[in-house]
Parts: sequence; structure tokens; C-alpha cells
Amino acid sequence: MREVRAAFARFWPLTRGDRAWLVLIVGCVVVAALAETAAILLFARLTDHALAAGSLAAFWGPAGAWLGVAAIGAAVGYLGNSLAVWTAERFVLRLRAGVFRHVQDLPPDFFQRHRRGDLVERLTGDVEAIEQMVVSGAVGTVSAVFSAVFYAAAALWLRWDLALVTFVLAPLLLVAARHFSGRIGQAAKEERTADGAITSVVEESLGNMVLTQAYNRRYAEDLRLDREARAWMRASVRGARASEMYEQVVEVVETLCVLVVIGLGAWEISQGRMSLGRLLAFAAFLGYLYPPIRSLGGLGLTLTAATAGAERIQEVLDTEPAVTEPAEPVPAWPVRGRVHFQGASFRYPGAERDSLRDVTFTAGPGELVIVTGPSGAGKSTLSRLLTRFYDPTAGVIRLDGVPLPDMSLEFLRENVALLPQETLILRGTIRENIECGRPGASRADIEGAARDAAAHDFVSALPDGYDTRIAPGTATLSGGQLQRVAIARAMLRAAPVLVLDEPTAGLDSIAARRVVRPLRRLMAGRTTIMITHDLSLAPDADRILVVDGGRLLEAGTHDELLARGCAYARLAMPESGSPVTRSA
Ligand SMILES: Nc1ncnc2c1ncn2[C@@H]1O[C@H](COP(=O)(O)OP(=O)(O)OP(=O)(O)O)[C@@H](O)[C@H]1O
Repeated sequence: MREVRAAFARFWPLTRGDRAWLVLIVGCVVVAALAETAAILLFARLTDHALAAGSLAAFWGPAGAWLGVAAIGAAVGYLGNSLAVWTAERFVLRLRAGVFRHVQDLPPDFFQRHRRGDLVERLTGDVEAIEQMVVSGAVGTVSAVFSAVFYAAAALWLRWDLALVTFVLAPLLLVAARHFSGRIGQAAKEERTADGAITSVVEESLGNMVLTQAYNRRYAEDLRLDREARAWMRASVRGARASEMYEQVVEVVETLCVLVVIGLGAWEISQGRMSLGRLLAFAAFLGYLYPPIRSLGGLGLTLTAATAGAERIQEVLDTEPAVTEPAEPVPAWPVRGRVHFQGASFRYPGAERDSLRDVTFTAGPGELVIVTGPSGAGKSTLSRLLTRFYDPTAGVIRLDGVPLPDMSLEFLRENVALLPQETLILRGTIRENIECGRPGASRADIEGAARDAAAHDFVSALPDGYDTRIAPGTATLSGGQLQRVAIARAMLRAAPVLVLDEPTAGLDSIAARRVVRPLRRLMAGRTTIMITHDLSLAPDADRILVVDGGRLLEAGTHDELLARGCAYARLAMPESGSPVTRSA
């Protein structure tokens, strides 16, 4: 129960803004319970005065009142339930948006540590589980408590002694609920986890269909899904069994109570101390009293199950973003594009060694700096620091002399455009894909950027032109064409600093050659930090940095470094011995 309270305290603040509605819902619940109580009392009157006395005249009064009370109860019940659903869904909307916003601020290593399918499940199924706990849970508890109090008061009013006898048995229901909640909670936790694992396996498998088919991995994939699905099935069956057992125990306890009442009632009637109408009304109150008590017990179980989802969401919310916004960001200025790394070191969270160590270099406005080195040297890490996915663990990085953490993230990313290794494509039209470089850009600007990126011709040749729909993994365009769409997007962004991470990786030599010219146009007049193994542009670079093992081994121009004959010369001169020459 401690977990339930903790989770409730964590998410209850999200109901702010809807609390007045919650009060109104509770009001409706109370009126509906009162109407139900009045209806049962009217039923007792009807039985004693109209049925037992055989008088039709005595029928109309209570019957009319009963109908009126039932109509009020129905109207208020409808209003309360509709409002409850509306409030609950608003809560889900707000919570999902909040978690999603938080996830979007998390660093790349978070997404490497968590399987995508599991995160999807947290943002969908688990969010709904919290709703059950906070809104439905709160409304359900209040409703059950009020109903139980009214019916109990009415039962006491009818026959306090009989009522007390039956109340003695009621706590048995709560004991049973307590007994089963642990089992159901554990099963729910396993079920939520298995749900996440199933979504992950399906998602990974669909994304990897070529590998599955080409390497005959269907059986292995089937096994993977089967393993997770069986874990889910076991947890699900265990949870359902515990719930069912709880239901049946409750049935037996209730039957016991009803039999005790009928037995005592029969004795009372035989002694002439009770009318049949009163006994029936009394039994009816019991019939009404037990469901709220039962649902209070059941609510405990639902809440325990919902806590499993809540804990998974809390885990996401408790993950801190790797970088924070400055409290008072430096006001925006026209960026010239001077980038300065000063003694920058970085270690990934949880890693055992630094991925970058004491890196110092400068890229002046309009300069091209090429960063090269073997795989795993720390080159992409450098681009992640410059675009502030992470802050260096030591040292400082400046843009025009201003430390990156002193400016707003939005300003930094407006001025430092990243063209990452993988071509990032949004689901939408080609025009939308280019436009996201500068939202609101005119048609002419978008097409101008596409022209500069050598994309206009092939886009125009498509039947739907710029309105052709593409998506991640699209087959409509080739890798090189997609890369040129990405270059057009970066062109449109017109940021003074460009970070290109392996812009020609994954392209064959012809496609790679095709993107070089647009890349040159993109780089013109901008500070460009290009991370690459492909040294064809190296002779044009103002500086080349050779990184290995996280350290900056060498820095200089192509000619200087070749003349030095060390690491760069080995990278630049293939076995044939012919060095890379200045490209046309
Ligand atoms: N999220 C992470 N957690 C821990 N270590 C990481 C993480 N990401 C990268 N690394 C490690 O940091 C080092 C540098 O990685 P980085 O991606 O910067 O290399 P790279 O030079 O860009 O390699 P490549 O040319 O293959 O892309 C590598 O040893 C890598 O294993």
C-alpha cells in the first residue's frame, strides 16, 4: 500500500485544474447513492402498505415517489459518470503529454539502454494504468465509501441489531482483499514488463525483416516472441486466477451474510417483531451494501495492479535530462560561428573510461575542420557535445566565446545544424521534410534549398513532386537522394555552424560523389565540423584533427600532416601509397 500512496502522491498534482470537476463528480455520486437509498425505503413502504395490505390506493403515492427518485438518480448518475470519463481522459492526455515531453529531453544513452518497444508500452499502456489509479481510483473510492455509509445507515435505521450482526462479517471481505493484493500486484508487474518485451520483440523484428528473411531467422524470431508471450501468459493467468479466487471467496462470505440475515429475519417475523417489507428492504440494503465494500477491496487490488504501471512511468520521469537550460540564458546575438573546445573531456554515464580526453581546438567562422580517426575514436561524441546532447565532464566548449550551457538550447540548435550519420526522415511529404529545417519557410525558399542540394531535379521528376510522401525506411528515394533531402533541410536552416557526421557513409562512390557538390555549397561561408573517414575533402580543409582513443593526436592542414608522416599520413595514404589529392 506504501507504493500505491507514493504513486498517488506523485501523480495527483496532475489533476490540478480538474479538481472542481472531481468535487462535482463526487456530488453526483453522493446524490445517486441517496436516490438509491430512498428507492429501497420506498420499496419497503410499498411492500408493507400496498402489497401486504392488498391496497391499490396505497400503491400510487410510493410508486410515484419511487419513479421520481429513480429518474433523479438516473440523470445524476449519467452526469457523474460522463464527467468522470471526461476528467479521466483529460488526465491521461496531460500525463501522456508530460511523459512524452520529458522523454524528448532525454540523452541518447537513455534510448540505447531502453528497448524502443518497452518505451512505447510505457507511453501507452502504463499511462492508462495510472489513470485507473488516480482518477478512477479516487472517484471509485469516494463513491464506494459514500454508498457504503448510506446503505449501512439505512440498514441501522431499519434494524440496528440485525445490521450490527451483518457488519461483523463485512471486514472479512477486506481481509480477503488484503490477502490477494500482493499476488495480483506481483502478477501485474510481470505482465506490464512482459507487455513491454512483446512490443519490443515485434518492433525489432519488423524493423529487421531483411535480416530475418535473408538469414532464415524466422524460427529464432518466433522463439523470441514465444518466450516473451509465454512470460506474459503466465503472469496474466496468475493474476486472473488470484482475482477470480478473490471474487469467489467474496461470494461465499456474502452468501453467509445473507443466510444469517434471512435466518434472523425469519425468527423475528415469527415473533411478530418485524414485517416482511422491512425484512426485504433490509436484505436489499445488504445487497447494496456489499458491492461497495467489495469494490473497496477490489479497488485495493486494482490500485496495486496500476502501481506496477505507475512505477514504470516514474522510472522514466526520474531519469534526468543530461543537459539543463540555463536559468538566465545569454540574450540572442548574431552568431559568427567561432567554435572553441577547451580541454573538453567526456565520459558516458555508466561508462568505465572517457570517450574524449582533454580535446582543445578552434574552428574560426567559415572554416572547414575535418575530424577523422579510427572507428570508436570519439568523433561522434565530439558532435554530441557541440550540439549539447551532453555537457563535457571537464573543460568547456564555446560558441563565439560564450560557453554553450549559458545559451538556451533552442538558440544553440538554431545556430548549430547537425547532419547526422543516419538520414533522419519524418513521416510526411518531401516538402515537409525540408521545411522542418526552418518551419514556415516559403515554397520558393524550400525549392531553392532543394536546388542547392541537387535534389530539385529528382524531386520534380516524381509524379507527386514535393508532395510525395516519404517515411523512415522509405523505398521511394535512394540513400543518396534521401541524404540530399537532408542536406536541403540543413541548407534551409542556414545555421552559421554545421556539424556533418559521416555525410557520405552508407553511400556508394557514385552517390557519395553526387552529394559532395551540394555539401560544398552547404558548407560555403559556414563553420563546418565534418566528421568523416572519407578524406576526399581533406585537402580543402582549414584544419584536420586526428582523434584516437578519445585524444586529439594531430592537428594541422592536409599538407602539414602529410609532411609529418604520422597518424594522418597513414590514414590518408592507402596501401598504394598515393596520397589523397585536392579534389575538383
Ligand atoms: N552511450 C554510450 N555509453 C557508453 N559508451 C559509449 C556510448 N556511446 C559511445 N560510447 C563509446 O564512446 C567511444 C566513442 O564513440 P563514438 O561514437 O564517438 O566513436 P566514433 O569515433 O564516432 O566511431 P565511428 O567512426 O565508428 O562512428 C566508443 O568507445 C564507444 O563505445
